[in-house]
Amino acid sequence: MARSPRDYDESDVRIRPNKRGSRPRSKDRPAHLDAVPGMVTAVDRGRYTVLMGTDDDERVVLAMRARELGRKGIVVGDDVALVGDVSGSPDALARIVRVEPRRTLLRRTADDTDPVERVIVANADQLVVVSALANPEPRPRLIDRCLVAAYDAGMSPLLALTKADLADPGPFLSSYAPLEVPAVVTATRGPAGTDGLDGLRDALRGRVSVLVGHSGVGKSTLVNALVPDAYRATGVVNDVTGRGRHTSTSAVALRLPGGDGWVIDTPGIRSFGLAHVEPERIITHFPDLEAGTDNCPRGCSHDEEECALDAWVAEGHAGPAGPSRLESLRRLLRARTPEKGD
Ligand SMILES: Nc1nc2c(ncn2[C@@H]2O[C@H](COP(=O)(O)OP(=O)(O)OP(=O)(O)O)[C@@H](O)[C@H]2O)c(=O)[nH]1
Ligand SMILES: [Zn+2]
Repeated sequence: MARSPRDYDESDVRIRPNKRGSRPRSKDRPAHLDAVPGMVTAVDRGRYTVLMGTDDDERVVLAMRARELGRKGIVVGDDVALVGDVSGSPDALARIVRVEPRRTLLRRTADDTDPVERVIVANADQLVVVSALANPEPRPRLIDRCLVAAYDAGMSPLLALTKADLADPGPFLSSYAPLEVPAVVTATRGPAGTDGLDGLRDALRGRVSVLVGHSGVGKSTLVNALVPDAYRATGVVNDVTGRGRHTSTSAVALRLPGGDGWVIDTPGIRSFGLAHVEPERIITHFPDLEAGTDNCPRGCSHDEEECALDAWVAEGHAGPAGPSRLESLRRLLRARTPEKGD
């Protein structure tokens, strides 16, 4: 029978030896001191899937949050400390008593004025912006927003351009070249030897990478190619076609074969709200445009007549994507100052 959270209290805490060999907890010793470490790989309705242990000892443990955590959010990628039944047996439920300090935090908001932040993932170091070259067409505004989110989160961006069998990646690549964002091109339906997956694997090696993209760009296809038994391993349901699908509305962390890095799959997005990014900082997240602000008047909002960016972009300094990038920048600035309207 499944146990309810109520079944657990301080007296139920059983301590497993960890690598350093933990001592049994005495009555006055707080639970968090004897807790063992793990990483959150999935979140579903208040239940957290946590990977614990190393090598032979590795196991997946289901956990709930401990009351003492209060309202603190726990997201995929979080390093946590657990107490309770960390055996990983089917009916076991451990408790997360601590969330370790995060190295990075990828956030978005529903729209640009929404004060409610959705934390997508913690501790990832690379944001892979997945965009199809065709069907659906690339959405530069969304891509630009994802890039801003990556820079703001302190993550390095990577463009993954899919469906190269349907459209020549050349024009897109050259228009984005001034940004100096690394890009990989894939074609999982192309002729043999042209799928580009090795390039993607190289770019993912040894890193924790979050994949984001609009629905239909081929993200699941990539994840399934990179981690063939991913969804089986995480207990996520495969449909009859064998195509991995997770029905949850949150992210899932999957280890790359060989243990050399992680990919974190996220549900398809339609927008990427940036209400959490300070308007003054937005320009610093457009590295291809920032140099053009040297001649701006003091305190320029970069969305006013005197702004030097228009002339600079018109002179071609930001390359072929310059006008579109400037438009992205201005849209973002306007969205963050709603009184100006858009
Ligand atoms: N021609 C072509 N089709 C592809 C390629 N990659 C994926 N597709 C197809 O594009 C469609 C969408 O692919 P998915 O992998 O489900 O896309 P997704 O981004 O995960 O979409 P959501 O699950 O809605 O977020 C499917 O029909 C795939 O077979 C590709 O490289 N070339
Ligand atoms: Zn300006």
